[in-house]
Amino acid sequence: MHAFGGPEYTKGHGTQNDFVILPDPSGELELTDDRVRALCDRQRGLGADGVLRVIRAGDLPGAPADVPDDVWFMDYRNADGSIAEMCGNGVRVFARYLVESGLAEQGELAIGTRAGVRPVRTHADGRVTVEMGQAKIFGESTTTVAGTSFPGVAIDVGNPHLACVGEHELDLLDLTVAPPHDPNLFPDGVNVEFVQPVNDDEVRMRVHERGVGETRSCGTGTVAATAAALHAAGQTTGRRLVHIPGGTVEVEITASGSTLTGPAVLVGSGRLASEWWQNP
Ligand SMILES: N[C@@H](CCC[C@H](N)C(=O)O)C(=O)O
Repeated sequence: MHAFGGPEYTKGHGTQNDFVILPDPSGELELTDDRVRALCDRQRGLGADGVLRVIRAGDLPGAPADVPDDVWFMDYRNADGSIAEMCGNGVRVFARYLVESGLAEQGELAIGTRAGVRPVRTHADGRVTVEMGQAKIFGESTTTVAGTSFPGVAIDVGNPHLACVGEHELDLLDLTVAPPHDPNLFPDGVNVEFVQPVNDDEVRMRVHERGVGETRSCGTGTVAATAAALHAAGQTTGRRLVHIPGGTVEVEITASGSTLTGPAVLVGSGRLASEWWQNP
C-alpha cells in the first residue's frame, strides 16, 4: 500500500491560531485523544493549536440535539486532546475550508458547534464573519502571573473565559505557565485573556488557552476581551479592533449577540502516512 494512504488533511490558520482540518464526510475516522495530541505536536506531528474534524452533525455521537443532522459540524479538539465547546478562529477557518473544497457556497452558511449553530458569512477577500452569540458576563475573579494579581470578569462565549482588562505591560507577561483560576467559578477550566485598552476603538490582547497554552490568537477570547473592555468603560454594546500577536480581528457586541470578523487562511493539503496514523 502507498505510504500516504491515511486520512486527508488541510492545514489552516486564523490570525495564526492554527489547525489541522480532517475531513470525515462519512463519519468513519476514529479520532482518539492520542491522535489529536500527535497531530498537534510540532515535532512528531503536523503541529497545531487544535484539530477541526469536518463531519455531518448526524454522524457525530453526542452532537447537540439542536444542531440539524445535515449541518456540517466543527468537531473541535484542543492540542491536549480535550474537547471544547467553541472556537471562533476555528469556525472561520472551517467555513473557508467548506467553501474551498466545494462543500458549501461562498456567502451565508451555518456551522454546527457544541455551543450551537453559528451563522457565518464568507467574504471574497478571504475574511469571514461569524455570529458568535451572546457574550455573557457571569462573575468576577482574579488570576496571577509571576506573583502579580490580575482582576477580571468571567465571560461565557460558548466556552469559558476570564478577561482581565487593565494597563498591563503585555509584552512582559510570562504565559508559559497556566495562570491559576478559581475552580468553583470555572469547574471545567478557563481561557485567560490579558487586555490592554489602546483607545476607545482598539485593544491589545494576549491569551493563555485552556488545553493548549499561549496561542497567537483566540477568537472567542477576542469577543470576551471586547465585552470586558466595554464593561470596564461602563458600556454594554460597541465595537473594538482587537490586536493579538497573530494579527487583528474586529468584534462587535450588540444587545442580542456578537460578531467576529477576521481572516481565514488555508495553507495546504495532503495525506497522512497510514503507518503514522495507525501508530502516531
Ligand atoms: N482558539 C479558540 C478557542 C479554542 C478552545 C479553547 N482552548 C477552550 O478550551 O475553550 C478560539 O479561537 O476561540
